[in-house]
Amino acid sequence: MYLQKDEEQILNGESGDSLQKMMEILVTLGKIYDAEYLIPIKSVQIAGVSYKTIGDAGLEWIEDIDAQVVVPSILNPMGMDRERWREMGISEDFYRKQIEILNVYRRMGIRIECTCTPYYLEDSMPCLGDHLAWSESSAISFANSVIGARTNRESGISALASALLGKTPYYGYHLDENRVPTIGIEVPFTLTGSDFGALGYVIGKVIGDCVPIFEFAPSTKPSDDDLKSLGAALAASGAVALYHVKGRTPEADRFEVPEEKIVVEEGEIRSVYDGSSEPDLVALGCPHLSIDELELAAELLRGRKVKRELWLCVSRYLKGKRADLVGVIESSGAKVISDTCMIVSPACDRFDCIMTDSGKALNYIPTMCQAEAVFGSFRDCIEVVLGEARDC
Ligand SMILES: C[C@@](O)(CCOP(=O)(O)O)CC(=O)O
Ligand code: SF4
Repeated sequence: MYLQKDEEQILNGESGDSLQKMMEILVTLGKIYDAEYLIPIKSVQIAGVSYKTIGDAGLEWIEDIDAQVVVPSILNPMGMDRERWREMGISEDFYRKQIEILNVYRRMGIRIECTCTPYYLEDSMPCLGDHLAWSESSAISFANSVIGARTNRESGISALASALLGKTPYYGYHLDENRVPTIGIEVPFTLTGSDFGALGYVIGKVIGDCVPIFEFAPSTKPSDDDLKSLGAALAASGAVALYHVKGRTPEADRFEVPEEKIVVEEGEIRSVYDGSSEPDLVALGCPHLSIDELELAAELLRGRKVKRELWLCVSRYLKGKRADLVGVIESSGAKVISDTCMIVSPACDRFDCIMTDSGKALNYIPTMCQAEAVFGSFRDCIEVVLGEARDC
């Protein structure tokens, strides 16, 4: 792999042990994946923030790093809301460890907004063709597919190395040839709302890490939120980092639909909604909610009272920006939670059955929260907490 003179010097330890270690990580990755050289990146999103997922070993590893980030860098959700952790049932011990992790990242100059939807933050929205090093799988999928930016599926460690060096090895989804679709997915019936998460959940299991190109029925008109849900589920039940939608996503129309093709049947999508257990928690916002989703929740909850626990996960930034909507939602008894989510917080471990509108959460709840998961549309989820009958 070709390195510039200053990169060689960093690798030789002339800029200190921490940067040397980070350069070793990027060079090792570059060699494994046959990258010719490193390229500059515009921004970084770093996963591996929750004490629940990284533990003491992860904390010790980041604590040893003595360097500052050189490109805008932001964190993935941690294990608790930094203000409402007591109310969430988080222990003092967990709180202290989590704050230690946050402070280590803060000292490196990383923005300690903890969200998997950094693209909703006005100053963190990438552009078509931008090279990034992001590491939360739904954020990666949204950046690659809906925005047309370019990022590999970074680990928390490689993303941190990129944040401290401002570069990433030039391979994988940074290259044109790896962005070409490898399988066609035809969906000849109408999809709306949570159907996109259900589709991602079903198809991800079958296609692994392929690059699918979807052909939807003309009556199907996916919003950005629908595509966010589709990509999140595809990345969770499979390992899809990039997909295209004919006539909809920015790179799709450059490509032909490959000969290898799956035609989805409506029954496959409907069966995702089959669960009938009674949830003791309804959790929305995986990935974190958009303003449109917050608006819908406020409209459905205005003047009503919830009869079960309802959590809505959203970035602290959007929560602050739309305090009016948050006020309406919380007057119903629902909780608008920031910095964390139902998957990376240990607070969800006490529930037996969690209902969600997210294909991604449906995939992770059984293993990450040891709870049963049931799936419903956004509106159904809210109706369930308002005590209305569920049509299972
Ligand atoms: C499940 C996930 O969204 C969150 C947990 O990741 P972490 O704790 O940030 O490493 C990670 C992912 O899908 O990339
Ligand atoms: S809300 Fe979902 S997408 Fe976001 S970090 Fe949690 S599990 Fe990942």
